[in-house]
Amino acid sequence: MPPRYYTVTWDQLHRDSKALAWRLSETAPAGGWLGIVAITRGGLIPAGIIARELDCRVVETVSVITYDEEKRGEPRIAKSPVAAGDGAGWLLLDDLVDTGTTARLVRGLLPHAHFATIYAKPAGRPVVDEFVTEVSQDTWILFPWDTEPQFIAPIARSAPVK
Ligand SMILES: O=P(O)(O)OC[C@H]1O[C@H](OP(=O)(O)OP(=O)(O)O)[C@H](O)[C@@H]1O
Ligand SMILES: O=c1[nH]c(=O)c2nc[nH]c2[nH]1
Ligand SMILES: [Mg+2]
Repeated sequence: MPPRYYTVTWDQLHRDSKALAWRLSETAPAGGWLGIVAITRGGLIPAGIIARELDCRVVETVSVITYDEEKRGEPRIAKSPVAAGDGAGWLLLDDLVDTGTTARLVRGLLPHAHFATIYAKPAGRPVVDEFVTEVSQDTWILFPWDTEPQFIAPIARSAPVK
């Protein structure tokens, strides 16, 4: 298990997704993106926010199953992005790139798509065209849909007093 966690709140995810949308509005081809391909499930919420910001009504999905909670397995395509052709003119979105396993598989399906993620770790960074925030490889990102607020003991009771 990675020793560090980076907790992302709904508010932060919304802000980071909008930051990516600003950049993507500048890199869009003339006439805008033909559509967005969301890598489900993690890419769905960023894709919804970015589709709204870019006024994009065409949203396709590709479903890749790589992880069972924090355990990585062989990536499996559960649904192909049939509407997106080879990806030319399309925006491909995921919540994060970690080892790059999922990203490399989807790049093979949509070699000409513009690939963007909200978060990136160093090993996956070269596989994407754009991202907003980098975290270290040994950090596990905790997304708001995987967490809920809970009681945390006061510092005085959880750390030894010096
Ligand atoms: O760069 P990688 O090492 O491949 O990891 C990144 C992928 O892992 C997670 O998906 P996951 O397989 O957990 O499925 P989910 O999106 O349905 O949660 C995440 O949403 C990325 O798609
Ligand atoms: O919720 C997640 N956080 C991560 O850091 C990660 N890396 C791969 N898959 C992941 N899922
Ligand atoms: Mg995913």
